[in-house]
Amino acid sequence: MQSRVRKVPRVLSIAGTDPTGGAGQQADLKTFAVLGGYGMSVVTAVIAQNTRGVRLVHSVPTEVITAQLQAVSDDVTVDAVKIGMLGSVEVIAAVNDWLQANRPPVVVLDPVMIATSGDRLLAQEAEEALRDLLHRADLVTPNLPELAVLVGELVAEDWSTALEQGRTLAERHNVFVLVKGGHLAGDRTPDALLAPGQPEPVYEAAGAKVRTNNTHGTGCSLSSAVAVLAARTGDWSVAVGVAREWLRGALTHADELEVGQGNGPVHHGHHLEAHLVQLLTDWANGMGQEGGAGPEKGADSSFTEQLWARTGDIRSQIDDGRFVPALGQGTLPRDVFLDYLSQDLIYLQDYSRALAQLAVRAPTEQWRAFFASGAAGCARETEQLHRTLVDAGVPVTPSAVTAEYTEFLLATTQTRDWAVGAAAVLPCYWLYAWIGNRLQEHRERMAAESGDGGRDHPYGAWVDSYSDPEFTASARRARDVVDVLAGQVDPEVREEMARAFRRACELELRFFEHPCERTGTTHTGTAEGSRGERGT
Ligand SMILES: Nc1ncnc2c1ncn2[C@@H]1O[C@H](COP(=O)(O)OP(=O)(O)OP(=O)(O)O)[C@@H](O)[C@H]1O
Ligand SMILES: Cc1ncc(COP(=O)(O)O)c(N)n1
Repeated sequence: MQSRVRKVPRVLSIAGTDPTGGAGQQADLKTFAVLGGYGMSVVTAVIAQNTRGVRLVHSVPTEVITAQLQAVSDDVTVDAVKIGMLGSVEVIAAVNDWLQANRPPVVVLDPVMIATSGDRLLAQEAEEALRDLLHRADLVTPNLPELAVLVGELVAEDWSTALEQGRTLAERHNVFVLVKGGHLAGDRTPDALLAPGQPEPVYEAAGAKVRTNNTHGTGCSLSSAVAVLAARTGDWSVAVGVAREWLRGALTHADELEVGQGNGPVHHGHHLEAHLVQLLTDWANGMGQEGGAGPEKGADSSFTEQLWARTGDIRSQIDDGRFVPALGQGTLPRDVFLDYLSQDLIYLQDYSRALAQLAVRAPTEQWRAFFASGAAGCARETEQLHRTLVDAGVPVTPSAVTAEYTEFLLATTQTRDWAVGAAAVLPCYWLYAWIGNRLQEHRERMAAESGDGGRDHPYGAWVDSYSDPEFTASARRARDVVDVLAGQVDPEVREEMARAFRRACELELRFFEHPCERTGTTHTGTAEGSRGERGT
């Protein structure tokens, strides 16, 4: 295998069809999708079949097959190809020609000859031509009858004979061979991956047979799984091991599908069930809807809820700190508040840049628009703040905390995985919405008690800004982005997202406390003009 790995490999299936969706193209495309690939397909034969058997085979003319292949490779870089049913000498020749000119880095050949139902899917006279195609493949995945045809021997009745035939095939054609023991009598299903030039299997496993009649398309699904996983990992043993595990789950859950009355299909998406349940639960709890539950509501099982739960200690310190409670009470000295605003001006300039970075690198148009509008909101806010601070004669030089926070945000949004950047900017939305809404509630309570309507609060404009429903909705959207991404990225990236979120929360705490710690800051002026937008 040439060493090109790709997170979402573009994988092509060249195969026949199954309108009941269990085998052929349909099984291949499902497998690519559920194992993280981008699936494409070139149809070699349209087959009227179901779980009970094959009724009719309509071979696609070779010029149409060649035109399909060309249409794909003229436009798309193919990272891996899985070849299934070819059917005839002419089709094999057409695919051979295409491979000669356009060979992708990963080529898996499932030498489909006879369906489980016993129907022929390869003309007998095409067997020789299929043997001649083997040298174009990296890996061939025959079942025992197919292996026997390819080496020209009787069908193996025991595992050691099967392995011997596999070795012969690997040496003769200089190709990896996945020997599959699914057709052996007994209660085990041994599989072995043989590499040319190596007498011992590079991977071998023999799990207990799953008790089910629903095994239609296992060969198609396994070879497709290995193709997509090999393109993703660059490692055949890993690809085969993971594909086998996944197929075991698909067989274990096959009976749940209740498709057809014969040998039914396997459950390709069985491993996504937990994620789907999560999505449905979140939605039912109002967490998947815009303008839905606020930060404190909803199930605690979504990713951002987990982040929130794990950073409760930081929010307690904000609550117990010198800045936010005094801001809410209106007792915060003005010079401290102005000092905070001067740092916020510097911070917002760079926060706007960080959001713009996310917009530039956004994977979807919607997210691009969201972060671009956030960046614009912050830029407007900095202009206004600037005027306020200049009028009040407040010096604007970054403190160590401000510099640390902005450097962290800029570096993260520029150089780390996009998802990590999105997690890093989230606390600035979410904590401010949380603080804004709580201070607003507090202010309303105080106003009701004193009967003055709360109009005299010196920092009322600040509280209004961050309790604004529009800003709360933006915070909600920023969370949704992070939750969607958390479901898509690798565990290591998810961990990095969690670390980035926590670090930003810690910096928010220090950012609030820092103006209270600075001594000798005796600015004068009013607290007016303190509205903040923070990316609305
Ligand atoms: N009942 C089962 N339990 C566990 N694994 C199975 C079972 N049946 C098949 N497999 C596995 O499925 C994969 C395909 O096996 P098999 O040898 O049946 O290939 P195949 O004949 O090409 O498949 P198909 O039935 O699609 O033609 C192998 O990894 C095999 O171990
Ligand atoms: C188009 C096509 N390709 C392959 C198979 C083999 O699958 P199975 O042996 O499980 O029927 C099939 N039935 N149809």
